[in-house]
Amino acid sequence: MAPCASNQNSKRHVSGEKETERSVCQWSRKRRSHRRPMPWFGMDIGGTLCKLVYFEPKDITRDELDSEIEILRNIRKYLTKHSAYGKTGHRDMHLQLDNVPLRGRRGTLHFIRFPTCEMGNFLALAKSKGMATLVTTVSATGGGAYKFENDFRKEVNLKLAKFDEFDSLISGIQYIDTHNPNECYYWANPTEMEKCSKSSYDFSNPYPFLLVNIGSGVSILAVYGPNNYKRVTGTSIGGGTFLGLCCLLTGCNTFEEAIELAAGGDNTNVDKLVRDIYGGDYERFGLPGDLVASSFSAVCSFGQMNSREKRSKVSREDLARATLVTITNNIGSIARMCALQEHIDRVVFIGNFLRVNPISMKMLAYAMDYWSNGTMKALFLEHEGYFGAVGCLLRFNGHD
Ligand SMILES: Nc1ncnc2c1ncn2[C@@H]1O[C@H](COP(=O)(O)OP(=O)(O)O)[C@@H](O)[C@H]1O
Ligand SMILES: CC(C)(COP(=O)(O)O)[C@@H](O)C(=O)NCCC(=O)O
Repeated sequence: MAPCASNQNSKRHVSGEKETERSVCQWSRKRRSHRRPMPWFGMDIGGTLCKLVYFEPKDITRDELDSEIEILRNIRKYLTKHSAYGKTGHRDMHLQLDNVPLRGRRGTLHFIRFPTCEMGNFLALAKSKGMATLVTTVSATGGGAYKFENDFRKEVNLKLAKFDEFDSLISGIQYIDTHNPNECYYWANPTEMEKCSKSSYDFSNPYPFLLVNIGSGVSILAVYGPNNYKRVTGTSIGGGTFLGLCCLLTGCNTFEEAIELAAGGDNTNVDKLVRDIYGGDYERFGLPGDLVASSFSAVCSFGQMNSREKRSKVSREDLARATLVTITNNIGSIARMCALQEHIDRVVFIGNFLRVNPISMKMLAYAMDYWSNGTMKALFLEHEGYFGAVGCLLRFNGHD
């Protein structure tokens, strides 16, 4: 965790720019499509993954189609016909949003991701598709919008219009939730694993909410209104930590593999539980016996004759599960304390750490519910890692 939230962090942020003070709806109304040439992209270049959102216009007139230059048509075809790009790019087809309005146009939003470390290959591919011959600007957010700005200009002749990642996250959430009725959900009956199931949540009155973005690291924002939020705190122990530790401990190579291993493992072979220390519950302070008392410590009780034997029985699956449980519990605990401090009872968890990861979502749902005696609710959003990219796509007015 950051040693101390800086003044900048703890000050409530109200954007000074006139344009960013307006709501997303006003944004879409005021912008005229002709002011910004196609193609329309929004990019969130994060510490681990680059998220690319592409708007495919579906209301193209005959005249427009006839005058559309070939490169533009080919880019559109290439992006929309494939679901894999090179070795590491993926289009999340299940997230595609059809018939959505954007800056006076109607079309489909496509959601594409690739590892940020592949940026060199991405730029080479973009160049090979003719992007360098289009004089255009791409909206970008995330740390990589700054880090890679020169590479974009040099390699593909693209200017980046840079937007703040948290401003973008919040407007992206607002827009997607408005246009996708099934965006927000929660896990019903989180304290009973057999009954725990995904249920739709009406998030049309969202404020205030706590936003926990679990990316490479974790940022926690208290959001009071469309343009009124503050960054409460953050922690460096996030999705990147899970993946890094899991790879080191189990020899796995991908996030998907790490999650699959964790699904087949048992963290109680690795962690020390309250009952391992108390012989049962620690009733006075409400700590149940099956609560993890100390992560990873069942295998390293120095002095205990059997610790070596215990270690030899631990599987890769157990290690992956214990890593997932440790990181998730830590994030849940910090999120809960922030929610208490801010007097907010709805906690929205987003970020690609939650991708294909129901174990962590259910744990977070359980933790919020159990430790708040049912007064706090954990919420989740289907487009978990893509809000920054959507938000910056919405914010670009075509003049930067
Ligand atoms: N295909 C993937 N490759 C790498 N990490 C992934 C993948 N899918 C999910 N993740 C998880 O998502 C995290 C990155 O989340 P993301 O929200 O994209 O953050 P960032 O903006 O920092 O890249 C990784 O640290 C990892 O835990
Ligand atoms: C620096 C970041 C905002 C970058 O975002 P990310 O690429 O991790 O999504 C994030 O990693 C973060 O908030 N880290 C925690 C820093 C801290 O408060 O300790």
